[in-house]
Amino acid sequence: MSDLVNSSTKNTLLLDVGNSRMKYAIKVSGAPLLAKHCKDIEDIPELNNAIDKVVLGSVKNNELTQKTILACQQRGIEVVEVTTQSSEFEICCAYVHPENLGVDRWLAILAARLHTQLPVAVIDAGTALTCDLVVENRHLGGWIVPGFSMMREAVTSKADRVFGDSLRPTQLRLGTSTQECVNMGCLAALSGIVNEAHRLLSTHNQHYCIYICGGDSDLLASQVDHNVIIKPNLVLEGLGRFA
Ligand SMILES: Nc1ncnc2c1ncn2[C@@H]1O[C@H](COP(=O)(O)OP(=O)(O)OP(=O)(O)O)[C@@H](O)[C@H]1O
Ligand SMILES: CC(C)(CO)[C@@H](O)C(=O)NCCC(=O)O
Ligand SMILES: [K+]
Repeated sequence: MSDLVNSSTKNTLLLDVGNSRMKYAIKVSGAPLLAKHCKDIEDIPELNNAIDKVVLGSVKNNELTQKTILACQQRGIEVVEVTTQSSEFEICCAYVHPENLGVDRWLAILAARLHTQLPVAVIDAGTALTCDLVVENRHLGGWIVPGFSMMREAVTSKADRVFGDSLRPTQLRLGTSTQECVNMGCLAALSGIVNEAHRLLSTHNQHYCIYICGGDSDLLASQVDHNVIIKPNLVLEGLGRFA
């Protein structure tokens, strides 16, 4: 636990329940978030003493979400579950059915607006990779594609002679073996999303930002330039707006 966390007064835990793992941080006003990962709510030791409120967003099914909420309530902790709305903090969601937009995407959008008022693409490179565009407080829409691991798994499991490894490329180049062609190909596909975001945003304004978050954001680090910034904790920061 961070030294800044005071265990005599109670604290708020921000909890992002993702498809492959949970991310959490204790909200300390004025301090940057110190994010940790875990598999299950029971793996969060802080839950047993320093926390009196949990603000969570979940993209998992109802059963796992309810189990997580119940584990908090059984400890006497107040739970606030954030869900996607048609508009929040004056930002409008592009979906006709906003409840279908993953709350992780919505939270990352809400957090991005704390950092910039420029047109922005919010890319979350997780189990799936998503890209959402926000211009002048309007969410314009986005893209969903398989994330790096899912994409590699798809091509190696569905094509008989295509095999892979577990390496993570650091720089995009051409592959000269099957495994390398798979790794570089998946990276090229995801880089294509970043490039398309550049292209679309530049039609709105000469100045814009692209923010990248999620467990695979390091893979896209070679795409980083003056417009592209890795912001690892956007989803948790979005939850912080509800704490
Ligand atoms: N220790 C780790 N455990 C799980 N995934 C990891 C780990 N380190 C890096 N990753 C990468 O992070 C990706 C998952 O990212 P993240 O934790 O942001 O996803 P998630 O929140 O579970 O999924 P999503 O954001 O799609 O809901 C995996 O595809 C994997 O490639
Ligand atoms: C796309 C993911 C899996 C990304 O984590 C998540 O945001 C989700 O489950 N979304 C629901 C579908 C949608 O956003 O339209
Ligand atoms: K997810």
